[in-house]
Order: sequence, then structure tokens, then C-alpha cells
Amino acid sequence: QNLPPVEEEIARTNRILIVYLSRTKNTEAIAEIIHREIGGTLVELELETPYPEDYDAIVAQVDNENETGYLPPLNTKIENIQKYDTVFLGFPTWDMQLPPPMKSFLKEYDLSGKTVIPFNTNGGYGVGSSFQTVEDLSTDANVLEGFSIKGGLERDGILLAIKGERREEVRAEVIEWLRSIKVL
Ligand SMILES: Cc1cc2nc3c(=O)[nH]c(=O)nc-3n(C[C@H](O)[C@H](O)[C@H](O)COP(=O)(O)O)c2cc1C
Repeated sequence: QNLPPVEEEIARTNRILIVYLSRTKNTEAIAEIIHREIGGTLVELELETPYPEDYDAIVAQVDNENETGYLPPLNTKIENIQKYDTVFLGFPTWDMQLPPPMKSFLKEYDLSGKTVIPFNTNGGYGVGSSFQTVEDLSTDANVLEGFSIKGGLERDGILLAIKGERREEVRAEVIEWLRSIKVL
């Protein structure tokens, strides 16, 4: 169709979905930066039964879920996943893996034919197997190069690290990445 520029821009942003999981809000900061740059629908993944607040308790639970392959049921429901052609997926590294709720999301929703773009924060140990698992579970999707950056390290009492001046530095890196994958 030949839409005028403003309508074309609205149609484009209507097809972007940004889904993220975040406990201490580092990944949320990245999601917000992306959203401010390119628009779209921003959705935080919520569980039917939230994880425990206590750090040792969540570590133990996630370990167990990873070992058994348990997929925690989601409270979040995406209406009309078909209307999106680009899906950003944001998550922290947990147990050097993709967090179980993101595995639940990818099992529940069919992203075939879409462009999938992962982004991640971690405690300094990298993405582990998480980006590979996004590839493996996004059947017939076009998975673009992801973005990863150091966030907090709850183990050492560092919760939200992507704030203030650091957030502005990170914003510049996110913009550079969005340009490099040609979505900006
Ligand atoms: C249960 C749990 C497991 C974690 N496992 C890892 C890990 O294996 N490697 C790592 O670098 N960071 C690990 N972290 C740290 C987080 O990846 C890091 O703090 C991230 O920035 C948190 O993102 P958020 O603020 O969006 O929740 C873990 C944190 C939690 C809560």
C-alpha cells in the first residue's frame, strides 16, 4: 500500500512487540530505551505464581525448573500475536540459561515468519546458552543479532545498575546496535 509517511510510521510501530522479563529492572531499562526509540507495544512477562523475593530461594527454584524442564504458567496474555511482525525478547541471564518464563513464552506463542530480536542483561558472565535457546525455540523465525550488557549482580547486593549516567551510556550502545541490525 502507498500510505502517507505518518500513517506508514504508525502501521510500522503497530507491528512491533517488545516482551521482557525483569526482576531488578535492569532488563526493563533496556526495554524502555528500545521502546522510546522505535515504539511498539511494551509487555512485561508476569507469572501466575511470582518467584520468591528472596535471592537464594529464587536461585534454588530456577535451578530446579531448569533441571526438570518445568515451564511456569504465564499471567501475561498477548492478544493477536499474528499482528506483530517484529518481536523483541528481553531477559536476564539466569543460571547461565534463558529464564524459564521466557521458555514458557516461546513454547506458548508461534513466532514463525517473524523477526525475533533478543536482548539481555547479566551479572557479568554473559548470555550463556540463552541466545542459542531463543534460536532453538523460535521455529522458522528470523532471529537477528542480539544485544547484551552487564546489569546488576543481586548475589553481591547490586540490584538496579542501569540508571543515571550509566543509563545514558547504555542508551547510546542500544542505539548503535539498533542501527547495526537496521531496525533504526
Ligand atoms: C536467579 C538468578 C540467577 C542469575 N544467574 C546469573 C548467571 O548465571 N550469570 C550472570 O551473569 N548473572 C546471573 N544473574 C544476575 C542477573 O543476570 C543480572 O543481575 C541481571 O542484570 C538482572 O536483570 P533484571 O534486573 O532485569 O532482573 C542471576 C540473577 C538471578 C536473580
